[in-house]
Amino acid sequence: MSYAVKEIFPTLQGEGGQAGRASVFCRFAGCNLWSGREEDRAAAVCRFCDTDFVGTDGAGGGRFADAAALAGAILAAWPGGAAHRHVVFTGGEPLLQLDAPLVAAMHAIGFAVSVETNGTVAPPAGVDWLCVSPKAGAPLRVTQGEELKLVFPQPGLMPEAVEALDFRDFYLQPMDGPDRAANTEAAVAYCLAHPRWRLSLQTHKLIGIP
Ligand SMILES: C[S@@+](CC[C@H](N)C(=O)[O-])C[C@H]1O[C@@H](n2cnc3c(N)ncnc32)[C@H](O)[C@@H]1O
Ligand SMILES: Nc1nc2[nH]cc(C(=O)O)c2c(=O)[nH]1
Ligand code: SF4
Ligand SMILES: [Mg+2]
Repeated sequence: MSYAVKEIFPTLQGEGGQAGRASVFCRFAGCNLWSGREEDRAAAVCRFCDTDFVGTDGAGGGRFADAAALAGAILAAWPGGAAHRHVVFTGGEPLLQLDAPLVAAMHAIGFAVSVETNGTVAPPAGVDWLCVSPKAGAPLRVTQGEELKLVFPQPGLMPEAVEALDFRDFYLQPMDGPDRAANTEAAVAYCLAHPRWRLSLQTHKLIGIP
């Protein structure tokens, strides 16, 4: 199948348990929980999104005819050599497009494959690191993976509701926006009182990298 990609860029993973890891980010266009248009935000299921995932006009973005074409573009963006290759598929919602042939194409050229998903769509086989970030009001269909990363606080989705799911680690990520400082303080307090949960900061924003 073909793929619609907003942008492809090298950076360090900023969030969660793999923070600091050199990565190529492949940001797919489109999401099932928000159109991405500001005029639709207030009525969307997911209303706090910090990302522009509309269209294919970003750096390195475009339409890719097949898995080999997209894998080649991701390889071209990898700044290092043959070792430690790592791609993060995100979006928008990457599981609307990521399929087993693309995962296999990445493995064939030596990339470990990580995914950032809202958990509403089942992943293809072969993903090496699955980060699920559930959203209040959206059906959670993916209940296992490497990490669960809950944006906090989310009215209608308390950590208690997801902490028994089958993940290796559980993270609270303060909701960015006008209340980021207060949300960070609340997340710190929650982690101290509930040590199953760890704090995930969006470190790329703190240091000004993509
Ligand atoms: C832009 S989303 C794309 C992947 C997928 N659609 C998802 O929601 O997981 C990437 C990550 O950013 C998180 N995120 C989005 N908006 C945020 C915000 N305002 N503050 C903190 N994290 C946010 C998401 O929860 C997710 O973990
Ligand atoms: N550096 C960096 N780390 C990230 N981790 C998850 C991101 C995302 O938007 O999915 C992201 C991002 O946009 N940049
Ligand atoms: S599900 Fe992810 S990409 Fe979609 S609107 Fe929410 S945070 Fe943004
Ligand atoms: Mg981001």
